[in-house]
Amino acid sequence: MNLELESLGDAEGALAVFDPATGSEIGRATTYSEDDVSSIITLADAAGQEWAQRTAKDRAAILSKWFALTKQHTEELARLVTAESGKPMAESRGEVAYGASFIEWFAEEGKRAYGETVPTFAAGKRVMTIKQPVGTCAAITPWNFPVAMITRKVAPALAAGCAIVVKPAEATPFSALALERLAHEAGVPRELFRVVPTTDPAELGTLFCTHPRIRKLSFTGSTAVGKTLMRQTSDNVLRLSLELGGNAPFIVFDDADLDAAVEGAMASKYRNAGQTCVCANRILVQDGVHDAFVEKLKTRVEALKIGAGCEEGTTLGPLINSAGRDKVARLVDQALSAGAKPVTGATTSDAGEGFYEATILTGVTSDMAIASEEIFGPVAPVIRFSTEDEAIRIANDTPYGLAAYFYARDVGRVFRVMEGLEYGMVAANDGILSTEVAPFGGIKQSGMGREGSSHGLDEYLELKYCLVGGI
Ligand SMILES: NC(=O)C1=CN([C@@H]2O[C@H](COP(=O)(O)OP(=O)(O)OC[C@H]3O[C@@H](n4cnc5c(N)ncnc54)[C@H](OP(=O)(O)O)[C@@H]3O)[C@@H](O)[C@H]2O)C=CC1
Ligand SMILES: O=C(O)CCCC(=O)O
Repeated sequence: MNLELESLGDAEGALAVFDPATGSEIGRATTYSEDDVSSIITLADAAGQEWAQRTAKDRAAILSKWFALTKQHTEELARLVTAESGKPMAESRGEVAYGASFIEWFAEEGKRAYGETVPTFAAGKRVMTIKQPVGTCAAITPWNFPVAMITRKVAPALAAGCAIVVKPAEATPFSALALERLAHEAGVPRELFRVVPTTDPAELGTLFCTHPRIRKLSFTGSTAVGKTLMRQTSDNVLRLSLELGGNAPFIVFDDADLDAAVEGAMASKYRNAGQTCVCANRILVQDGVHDAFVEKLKTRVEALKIGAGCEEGTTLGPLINSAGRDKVARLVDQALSAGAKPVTGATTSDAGEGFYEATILTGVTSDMAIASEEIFGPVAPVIRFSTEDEAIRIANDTPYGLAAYFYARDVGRVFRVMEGLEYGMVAANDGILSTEVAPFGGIKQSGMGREGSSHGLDEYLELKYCLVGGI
């Protein structure tokens, strides 16, 4: 199976794709017009009717083949991810494994879409529930996880018995096209799962929300676009999953294991150069350990090796593009003008156009833009606090509610803080919480719905109440 970029691309294609490390064009992808995609949705819907009739076991067998092929082609997929998203090869390989894990999980979970029998409310009547596929789905995915954000939506849709059409991010269509090719090779019917790159995301977004055959939309990306889609889906009352922006607090209490907290902060903050919605966005450190934590973090941050993702040993890649880098530079410069202090970094990097140095700022306060906007870059803004109540108040003082992290050893505190944080996901004494077995998702303006776990399958199923009377 050829997954080389040249075989996925199209020299005449309208969508130019760039290497974030150099800014140079790496290929072009074919794009699809509104009319093309409208026909693709109609064909997908027809294929979905047939797919839904198959047994869950048949569907699982095909998904398992897709999983095996994805694992088998890890290296080619990882090269594509690095080429178009810029992330270091080690992280790209990790992403392929993470992405594949959703295919494996949902291949198995699809077989367990159980209904219930309910003790009846009246003699002569029986009450049951069954779960059925929601119908034809559309998905819109971001560039920061060009493999995993596709499989996290497509695998449960297919496992549940649905067809799905995906619009990948403009920056990263090739990873998506490679996954589509592998799925078709595994036996997923061609019309059932299609990837449709475009240079006009608003046009396809509107089509997905209004096409009469689409029953569900799943979106991962910015809160602003999520809100637009939410408005647009209201006319057809679509089922909606939204995984939007975050403003994750990472709290280090006086009783924390400091080395473990530094380890967690590195993983949570600098993964994918800080470009994930669950990256620590604010580091809150209690008075008693503030200076020691910052010193230890500085040592680790200064050991990061900045460079192109394809270079051996790189641990910090470029930002997705110069707009991403400029946003980070603006937030840091504003914070410095408002009184924050640079501990390390705080400047663009001479590694190339899209690079920003790994940065730590101290003296950050909640009123600074860097503490309220999603940074999406390798910058750790440190906010100092005194009491547990103050930490929880600062942490919750945001319209977002995706992920939160804290380090503490007092067991009472662990429970108090875990329960007090208004977030969809909270990790105590760990800096990474992403896994296919747990429900990933947010509350407040971070979105709705869950991905991964059995809850992720339910997003693609309707629960039907069945009453049988006259018994
Ligand atoms: N929750 C998350 O995982 C993510 C959060 N973000 C946040 O959003 C910020 C901006 O990143 P950005 O890539 O611009 O995020 P967007 O929300 O713009 O992009 C996510 C996806 O939505 C598509 N899209 C853009 N506009 C529309 C529209 N009007 N209707 C339908 N789909 C649309 C994009 O297409 P196209 O690529 O063609 O523009 C892409 O496929 C980041 O700095 C970060 O703060 C970004 C990415 C992921
Ligand atoms: O929304 C994102 O930023 C991608 C998900 C990251 C993850 O699954 O850990």
